[in-house]
Amino acid sequence: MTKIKICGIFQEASAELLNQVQPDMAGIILAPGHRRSVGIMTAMAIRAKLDDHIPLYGVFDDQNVMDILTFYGNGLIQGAQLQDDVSEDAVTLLRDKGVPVIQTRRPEAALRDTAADIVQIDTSAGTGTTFDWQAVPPKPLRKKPLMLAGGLNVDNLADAIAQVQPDWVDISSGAEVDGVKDIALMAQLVAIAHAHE
Ligand SMILES: O=C(O)c1ccccc1N[C@@H]1O[C@H](COP(=O)(O)O)[C@@H](O)[C@H]1O
Repeated sequence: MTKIKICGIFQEASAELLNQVQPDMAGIILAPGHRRSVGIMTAMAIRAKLDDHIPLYGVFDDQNVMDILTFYGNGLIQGAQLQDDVSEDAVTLLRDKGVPVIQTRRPEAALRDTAADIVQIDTSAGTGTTFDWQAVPPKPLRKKPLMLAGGLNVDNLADAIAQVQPDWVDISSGAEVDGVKDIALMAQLVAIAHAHE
């Protein structure tokens, strides 16, 4: 089974849809200024609606470690997704405080050492764009679980999993119709991911 994260949840109603389709992880954009960014009140409402066993990860643009620790400590998020340029010190500090971390990397930097728990390979940042999956290092070379992201959708997800053999896939745009999370697409995406060995 390939695990699946559905990211960019920005409406309370979408949390109820996630409970119906049961992804392995959900994500909210706590970095400001993006189309799917959420404020604290919406984030709290999403966490309250989402099934307890589905971890909610916050996506951050910079290393506001104190904010991340506060959000983690009060149960708003169960992990942090950090961008490529975040310092290794920040990642290490968060890990030392017990915060699970996903570190986003471009494909060419996939093998760089990191204290993160999961390395996410993405060039899209929520824009729905794919990259050349052949640039992802083959499984035997990887030191950390790999999360594939960027332009994944119901038409290419099975091929992507077969080619890259990721531990996780992460999808935002491909789970939306007219910019809003869609139950039928999310159900298909979860079924495709979970069907793979
Ligand atoms: O989703 C966003 O709006 C976003 C904003 C800023 C940083 C990351 C963001 N999303 C991440 O990008 C991947 C891939 O997105 P897509 O499927 O290509 O739309 C998404 O899963 C998030 O982890």
